[in-house]
Amino acid sequence: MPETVLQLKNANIYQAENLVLSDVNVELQKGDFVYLIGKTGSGKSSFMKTLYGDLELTEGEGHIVDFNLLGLKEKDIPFLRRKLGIVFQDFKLLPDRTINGNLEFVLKATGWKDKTEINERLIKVLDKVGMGNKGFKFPHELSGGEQQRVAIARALLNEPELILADEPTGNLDPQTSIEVMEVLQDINKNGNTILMATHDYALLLKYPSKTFKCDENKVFEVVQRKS
Ligand SMILES: Nc1ncnc2c1ncn2[C@@H]1O[C@H](COP(=O)(O)OP(=O)(O)OP(=O)(O)O)[C@@H](O)[C@H]1O
Repeated sequence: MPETVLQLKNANIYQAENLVLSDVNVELQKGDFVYLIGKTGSGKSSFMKTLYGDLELTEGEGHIVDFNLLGLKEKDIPFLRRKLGIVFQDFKLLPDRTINGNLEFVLKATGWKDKTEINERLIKVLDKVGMGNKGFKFPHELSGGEQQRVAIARALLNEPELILADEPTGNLDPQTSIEVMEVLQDINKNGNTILMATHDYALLLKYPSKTFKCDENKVFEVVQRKS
């Protein structure tokens, strides 16, 4: 039985009073790798922000993991985010502590207490992204691609039901983008569900997958033609 992790039905997405996307109908199943594409300003980030509770959904229906986005309360947002792994274009690592320190910070903030368990989890997620030997480094000592790998490791810490990646390769050169994409592909093959917003069409061609496009205030599925 497919398990739905995200469902938007007739959803309208606003930025202030402006309708950015109207009548959005999107569904993701567990294990999917789905792209969200579209030109600058077409609404990709607004779509993603709605999913992690940064923009309020006020019209239509929206369910993500086991949360109802319609009428989501401020106090429930941290609990929703614990079930999501969020990866941003600019990595958002804390500059004043090491990679291990960054990951430990998230675990402690989400209730982990046992030192041994924390250390085991850090090693496990860093290994998954090929950064097992870099935990002692500070973010500024890593390349952009390495920092993004760490950000992906951080997203994996609490075994998220869905990973939301908003332009994860946006700050990376083409070769590094491919390396980061390989990491995302690997974790998807290991069962993680991923929704990735991107405007990098080269990646779409190299790693074809189900794709939704934002255009003229609408979101629709596009079918990639094999050339
Ligand atoms: N805080 C805001 N207040 C009002 N309007 C906003 C705000 N943020 C974005 N918008 C508008 O909403 C529309 C969609 O923006 P959004 O950032 O979602 O697009 P995007 O597809 O993610 O673009 P990009 O690829 O440049 O990040 C744009 O017209 C933008 O000007």
